[in-house]
Amino acid sequence: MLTFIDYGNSKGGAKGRIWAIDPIDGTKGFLRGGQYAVCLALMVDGDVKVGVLGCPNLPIDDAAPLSGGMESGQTDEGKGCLFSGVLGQGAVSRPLTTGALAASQKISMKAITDIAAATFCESVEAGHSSHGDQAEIAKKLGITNPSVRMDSQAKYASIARGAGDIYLRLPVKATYQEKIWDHAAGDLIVREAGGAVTDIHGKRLDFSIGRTLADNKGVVAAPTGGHAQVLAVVQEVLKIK
Ligand SMILES: Nc1ncnc2c1ncn2[C@@H]1O[C@H](COP(=O)(O)O)[C@@H](OP(=O)(O)O)[C@H]1O
Ligand SMILES: [Mg+2]
Repeated sequence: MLTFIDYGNSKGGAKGRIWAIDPIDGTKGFLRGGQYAVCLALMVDGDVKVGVLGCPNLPIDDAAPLSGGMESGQTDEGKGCLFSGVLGQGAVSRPLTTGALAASQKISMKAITDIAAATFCESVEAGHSSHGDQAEIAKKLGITNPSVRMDSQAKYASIARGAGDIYLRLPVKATYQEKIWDHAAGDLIVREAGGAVTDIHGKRLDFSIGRTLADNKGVVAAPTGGHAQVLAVVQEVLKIK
């Protein structure tokens, strides 16, 4: 398996079929027994067509509320969830049960009726996403729910199934370029579940450039109906408009 993974030396780009894999995304979450994700995405000519996220430590139940400590939620049925999205065909979740493979069910983001009641997801690592900027954005939006911190693309999966509402990843270092394997599957699954995903400038994430999202900074993911409002406050706080 490790040898196979080492064959992964594609430079990415805008031509051909490219698989982006992150065998353990959220390495620190994996090590601390928190959230992590096994991520796979198929890109064709730079566009993500299929995305899969295995999240072994998320609750089986799509309706389970987001909270810290979810990773200890082993039930008799099992634990964890497999999420997938196919471009133009929606997104589904499938419980990782202890028994036979369970059926998949359609997932969708919660429509935002009152942004002040929304819940944010953000990285545990302050070095990956600016917690301070995010707190200021939440305050300006009138959000009082504490943000839920979790490692990995489990954040994309959680908002896609309506367990949380908004995922912000705000740049800490101007020079850091996000990696395609950290975002390709989650970006598609959220969009197929009724969300909008852009960077802090309002640009769609561009997976066609190479191994990194060289033309993007940060991530703003929210239900389509609330994305513009969130983005406007992100830009106000980051003083980029
Ligand atoms: N300075 C930085 N800013 C943003 N992301 C970073 C970063 N340094 C590392 N990362 C990426 O953040 C990913 C984890 O994201 P999160 O904080 O959402 O859990 C890491 O994936 P790996 O854990 O696969 O290495 C790594 O690729
Ligand atoms: Mg990763």
